[in-house]
Amino acid sequence: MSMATASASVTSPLLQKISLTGFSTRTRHASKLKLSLHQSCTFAPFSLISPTKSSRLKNISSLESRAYVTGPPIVSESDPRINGLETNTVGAEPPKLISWRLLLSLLVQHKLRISVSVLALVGGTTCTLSMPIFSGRFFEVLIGARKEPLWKLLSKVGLLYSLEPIFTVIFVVNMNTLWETVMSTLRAQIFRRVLIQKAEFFDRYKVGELSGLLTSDLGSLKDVVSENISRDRGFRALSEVVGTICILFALSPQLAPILGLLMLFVSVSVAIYKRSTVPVFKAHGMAQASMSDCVTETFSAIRTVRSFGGEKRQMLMFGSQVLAYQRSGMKLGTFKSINESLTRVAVYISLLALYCLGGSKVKAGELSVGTVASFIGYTFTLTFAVQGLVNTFGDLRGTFAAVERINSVISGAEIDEALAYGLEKDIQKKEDDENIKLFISNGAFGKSQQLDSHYMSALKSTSDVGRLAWSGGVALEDVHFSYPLRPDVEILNGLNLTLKCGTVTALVGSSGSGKSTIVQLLARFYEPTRGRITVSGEDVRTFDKSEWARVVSIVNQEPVLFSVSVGENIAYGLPDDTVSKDDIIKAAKAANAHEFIISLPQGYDTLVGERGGLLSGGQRQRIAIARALLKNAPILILDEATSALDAVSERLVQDALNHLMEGRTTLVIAHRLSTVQNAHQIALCSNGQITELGSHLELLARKGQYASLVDTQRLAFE
Ligand SMILES: Nc1ncnc2c1ncn2[C@@H]1O[C@H](COP(=O)(O)OP(=O)(O)OP(=O)(O)O)[C@@H](O)[C@H]1O
Repeated sequence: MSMATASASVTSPLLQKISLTGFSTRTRHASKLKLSLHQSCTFAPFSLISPTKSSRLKNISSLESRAYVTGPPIVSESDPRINGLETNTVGAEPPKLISWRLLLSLLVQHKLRISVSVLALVGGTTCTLSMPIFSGRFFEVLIGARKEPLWKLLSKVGLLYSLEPIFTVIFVVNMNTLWETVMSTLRAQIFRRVLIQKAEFFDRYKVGELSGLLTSDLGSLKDVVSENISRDRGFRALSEVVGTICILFALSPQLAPILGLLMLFVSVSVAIYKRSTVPVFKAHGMAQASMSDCVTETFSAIRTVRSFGGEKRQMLMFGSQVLAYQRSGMKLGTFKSINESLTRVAVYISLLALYCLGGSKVKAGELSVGTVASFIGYTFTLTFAVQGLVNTFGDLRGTFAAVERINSVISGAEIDEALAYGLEKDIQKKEDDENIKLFISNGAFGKSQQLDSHYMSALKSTSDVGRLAWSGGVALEDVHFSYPLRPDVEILNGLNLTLKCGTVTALVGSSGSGKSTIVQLLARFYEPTRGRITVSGEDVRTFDKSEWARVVSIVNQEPVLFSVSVGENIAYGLPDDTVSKDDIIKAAKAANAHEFIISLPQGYDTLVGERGGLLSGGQRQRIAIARALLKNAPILILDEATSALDAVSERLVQDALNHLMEGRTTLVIAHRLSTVQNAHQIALCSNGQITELGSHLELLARKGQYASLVDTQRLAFE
């Protein structure tokens, strides 16, 4: 499709949507993009636009829409999602990912477990709180103040003692199972949500921060239940505090207000003091962490330490960490003993008050000995339960902070919709897979995570992209691009380049000229801020990113392998399919990798270590090429693929690459110009544009920038 035809057509709602969501937060481009919208509108006479479309355009322009792509309408009807999105999200805070509503809706999916847990909690607490009453009766029977046979009383006590642990097990098991299930769903959904973020999200946050969200922050939410289902914590503590106070009032309305209040006051004060010492415990944990960091750093960099004779320095550093740990440990010991004593002080004060008040009432004949004995039991129950409750509330503060962290990182971040929809579609195909079920959005996560079938239907059919990529070239048309984190620096500025179908294009240029950026755009890690990329003339944004990923293979200078076996790494070329061992071997042979793989201790089953660290650079490279061969994608990008290798490895890898390039539309980036001379065309990237294009000889004859680059390298070589 020519640009002229494209410009004259009505802006596609889908592409409007893509640009709308893709750039909704970047007001810096507003004026530029508004102009583009204006252009697309002027090209499309309003008489041609249906009322729905014209109102949509109005809405979009009121939103400072960034519609910049013109082309034939891909969807002929209006897209309710686009309209809905406009009216619902303008100026509104993004909905929180983890909210009370979400937790509640996840919990209500387990009504039966909740009911059983509540009944078991009530049963267990009733048993616990009945025990002091029976202790009182026991004393009364012993001193003859009660006419109940001892065996009868003891059998009731025996029954209580048997039931309480049973109720506890039922409560703990049910609550634990229920919360683990909720947490797994939550964890999986958050993982998925992070996975579908735009590339700039991963530029913005460190890997450690993101893994912290899924491990320690979610762990803190998990602990709300798992750490609070034991006796003396959370739910049990709350029910015991409430129950004890009620019983105290029922047993002795005169004593209860004074004693109850006193016990509460003392226990709460002690508990609050103990909470205030939490930082001392944390500091000790941190001192331990720094000590272990020092050990890790020293031993992981042992060769560097040796080569600089840095042993003494490391010892000094470790010594200071050890002493800091020792000091914090001693401080912690003091606080621990104070805390322990204070708990006893709380019990002693309550008991003393009980003996004074209760004793005088017993003497005056206003209270039975049994009741005072029961009160002793309740003193212990209340003291420990109140402390547990205060601890639970203290922990909740940390949990709220953790949830807030997750929400602040994820809720406002823009998901990559073209990726999200493709993924959702793939997931739905595998609904029956147990591992995938966790990731399937259910009602609890709201519409935002559900497949929008209307949007999906607006994308091209899945078979198209492969056919187009095998039969036509890839073109970058007037591409402008700035990285989202550096919006003011335009890296590409009106770049045009066509990769002809089945041929090799080499991209050269000085460092920082934008070569890798072009790769990132071709891979669709980022989208152009203006202009478009096409395959066989079709805008690539009309394909979801899972489909696009299937037609593009990238082999980098530092290919990343996963810490699984060699065979599994090669099979990753087709992650969705079951790959036969024969196919893996065939790919490895074609990539010159088979020989070294079979010489490894476990052949294809040998683990490659973290990021492939147990293999050499050249071996990693050949496995990556085998992976790409297996993938069999029509578009191939080689980003400095051989520049880190020695001569022998380079030859082996280059042979493998030649094999891989056959018949594919290939873009090669290489610093060493000697490696790209045979390319069908060489493009020189400079100042964000292609300034020279032609074969090696043509460019040499032109005596331009390419020719001087070649001269510089020749001189350097000589
Ligand atoms: N993720 C990013 N965010 C912001 N700026 C970036 C990012 N990646 C690259 N850049 C900037 O974009 C410019 C072009 O970088 P690019 O990596 O595309 O150059 P290059 O031609 O591949 O360089 P080299 O040959 O040294 O690899 C550089 O100025 C770089 O600092």
